[in-house]
Amino acid sequence: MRIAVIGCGYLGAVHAAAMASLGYDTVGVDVDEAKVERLRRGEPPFFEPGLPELLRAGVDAGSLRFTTDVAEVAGSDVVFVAVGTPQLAGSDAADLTFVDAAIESLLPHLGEGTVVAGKSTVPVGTAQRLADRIAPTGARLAWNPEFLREGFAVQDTLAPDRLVYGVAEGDGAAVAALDAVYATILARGTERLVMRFATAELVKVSANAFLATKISFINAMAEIAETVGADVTQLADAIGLDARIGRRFLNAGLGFGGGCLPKDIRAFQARAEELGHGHTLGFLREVDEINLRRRDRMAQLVDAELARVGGDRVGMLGLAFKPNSDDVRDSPALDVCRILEQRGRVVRAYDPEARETAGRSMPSLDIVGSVEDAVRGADVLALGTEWQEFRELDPVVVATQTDARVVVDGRNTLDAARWAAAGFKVVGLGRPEVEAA
Ligand SMILES: NC(=O)c1ccc[n+]([C@@H]2O[C@H](COP(=O)([O-])OP(=O)(O)OC[C@H]3O[C@@H](n4cnc5c(N)ncnc54)[C@H](O)[C@@H]3O)[C@@H](O)[C@H]2O)c1
Ligand SMILES: O=c1ccn([C@@H]2O[C@H](COP(=O)(O)OP(=O)(O)O[C@H]3O[C@H](CO)[C@@H](O)[C@H](O)[C@H]3O)[C@@H](O)[C@H]2O)c(=O)[nH]1
Repeated sequence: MRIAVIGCGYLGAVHAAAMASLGYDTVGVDVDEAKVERLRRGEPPFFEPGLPELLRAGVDAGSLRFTTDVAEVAGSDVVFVAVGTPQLAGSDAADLTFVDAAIESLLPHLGEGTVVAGKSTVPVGTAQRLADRIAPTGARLAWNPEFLREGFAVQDTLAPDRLVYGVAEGDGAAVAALDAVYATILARGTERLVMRFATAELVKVSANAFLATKISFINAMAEIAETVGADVTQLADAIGLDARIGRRFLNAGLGFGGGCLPKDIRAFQARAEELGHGHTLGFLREVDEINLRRRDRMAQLVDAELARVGGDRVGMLGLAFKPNSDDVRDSPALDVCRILEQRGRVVRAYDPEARETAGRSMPSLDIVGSVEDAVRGADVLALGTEWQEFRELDPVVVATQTDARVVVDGRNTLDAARWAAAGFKVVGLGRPEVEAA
């Protein structure tokens, strides 16, 4: 089977490498020449655990190629579309320019029997419009939304919770083509659900809306906990033991960021408004606002500690929107740095993988190469991303590297008792402060 993947970013590069690992002759197409050049050498253009090995294996075996020439998709059995759908500038809606351009560029190379499978996250109604656009070529469209998490992208692609196929009514050929692509994964018992285009599009955005709502729910509890002196972490542990609620995605702190949840809930709300359902999804505005307020709250807590100790230098640990990723799109940690800089504070930051991406996004930020360099000279320490490296820090050692005696833990992830025993005051989000022992 021949597979093409259009768009080789965080989603598409992993998908292409995964397809090659399943034994298919795979070509990845991207308009970004520099990205394609790196991928051709078997080098991932971003940090993702497990991807370097998968890419190298495919490239070395000759089953995985990358190109900027879309004509190379000709003859593919299935063409996956994985281009970006970012937030439109000046609006909450999704920018479909890249999806539309990708489909237009494909048209001359599609033929009878080819299945174009959309993976990008799109507003409901997009798939039908694109199906109508490609119909004259004889190709058929399926919508096959992707649920991978960055940091677990390889594992989630090869062993997903479920596969969702949106197809035109009665399009058995599209279902058969996707079943053939995913045969190895389906053989392991993975659930596969076939539905209309509109349902498949809604499954994707509603899943992200639900996850975002769960996080903002617990962060709303954190706001209340801060006022009454309760501990949101204990609260999450207690309600999470109810299997109907579940403990996952109840970690209070700086909230959600990244290239998906923030822009997806905004685009969903914008689409609902177009459909006359603005009120129905009005709560997503609250979800967004609660989420963004956490960034201000963290900056406020850092500021208050700086004022208390009479300093202005912050040692920031973590810049990526989550651990095991170098992605800083809509990163809460990076936003906290921006707010602190706007307030005239001096931030020196370290992240194990996001140095380059954060440097491009915020050139003014002083980004250093180690924890030791970030904490040296700091008056207050702050944690923005819960990397394992930070969780494993020995506070007794950190105490010898810095004059700071307070840490603001934006992810409620440090062992507060240990840090307090080493002489640090620990300030969390939604938890009572723990004074230094
Ligand atoms: N990142 C994730 O974890 C993830 C997970 C599930 C779904 N998604 C969705 O997948 C889509 C892609 O997300 P991403 O994070 O990979 O974005 P990204 O920005 O990392 O990658 C998009 C890629 O598409 C390329 N591109 C743009 N126009 C093109 C064209 N006409 N032809 C070929 N290539 C083109 C860009 O150069 C870029 O490399 C989005 O809709 C996103 O919401 C992302
Ligand atoms: O309890 C939690 C869990 C997560 N987060 C934050 O939420 C954000 C998103 O985390 P996560 O969902 O793990 O990462 P993504 O890689 O953005 O994945 C989401 O977005 C993808 C793109 O649509 C989907 O495919 C995934 O299923 C969906 O989980 C990150 O900033 C996390 O720090 C919290 O604040 N608290």
